[in-house]
Amino acid sequence: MNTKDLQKKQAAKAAIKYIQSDMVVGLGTGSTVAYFLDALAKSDRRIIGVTTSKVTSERCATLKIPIVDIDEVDHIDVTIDGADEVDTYLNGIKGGGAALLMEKIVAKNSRENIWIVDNSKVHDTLGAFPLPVEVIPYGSGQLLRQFADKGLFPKLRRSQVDNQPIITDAGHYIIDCHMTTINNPYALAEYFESQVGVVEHGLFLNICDRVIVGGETIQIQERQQNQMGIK
Ligand SMILES: O=C(CO)[C@H](O)[C@H](O)COP(=O)(O)O
Repeated sequence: MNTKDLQKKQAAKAAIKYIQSDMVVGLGTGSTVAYFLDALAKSDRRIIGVTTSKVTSERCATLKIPIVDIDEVDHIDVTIDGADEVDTYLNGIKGGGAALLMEKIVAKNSRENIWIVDNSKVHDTLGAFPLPVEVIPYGSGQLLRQFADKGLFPKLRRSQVDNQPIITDAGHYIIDCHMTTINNPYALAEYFESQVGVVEHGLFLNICDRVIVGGETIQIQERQQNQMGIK
């Protein structure tokens, strides 16, 4: 196992201590969450899961972790998810696995959000990871032009198998914006939120409460309420 995978697994295992039996637990998407699901299935915690993608639902079925639809619960106690990038303010980029829409819906309905990451995901400023933006297929070519005019270096995400656009679980496209640095994530989030045809963007701001970073020593960072992360 390489260092990144080892750290993902360490972070995933460390997250189990935040889970108690009978909790309603939001279950994110990605390889780190897959390690968390394995650890959860082996643990003595008996939870009810709310998933964020078909792939996570399928893994829960295999591992016999019970899940319900998000609309069947009146609250979610805690959500455990991965991230593509996280900054010192615990703002982050998500959507590398094309699940950002459901991940954000579940996160926004959770009392607490915990991210589990390997050390390579932690940066001072966001932007090293291309920012995913989920869009309606109709008119997506126009959005690509507008994003390019704004200097966001957009690229439609395509399948490596057949070069066709990736379709999300909700039937949308993903445009990845290759900016390298995002100086003001709040202004950028507002821009995307004002564009017709944009369903959701991968900037998760003021959402994460705690990040667990895998490593020889597990690091746990908690969000400071009064820091926004505008550079
Ligand atoms: O946002 C996500 C999926 O949409 C994932 O949480 C993110 O891509 C991290 O994935 P991994 O744990 O495989 O590195």
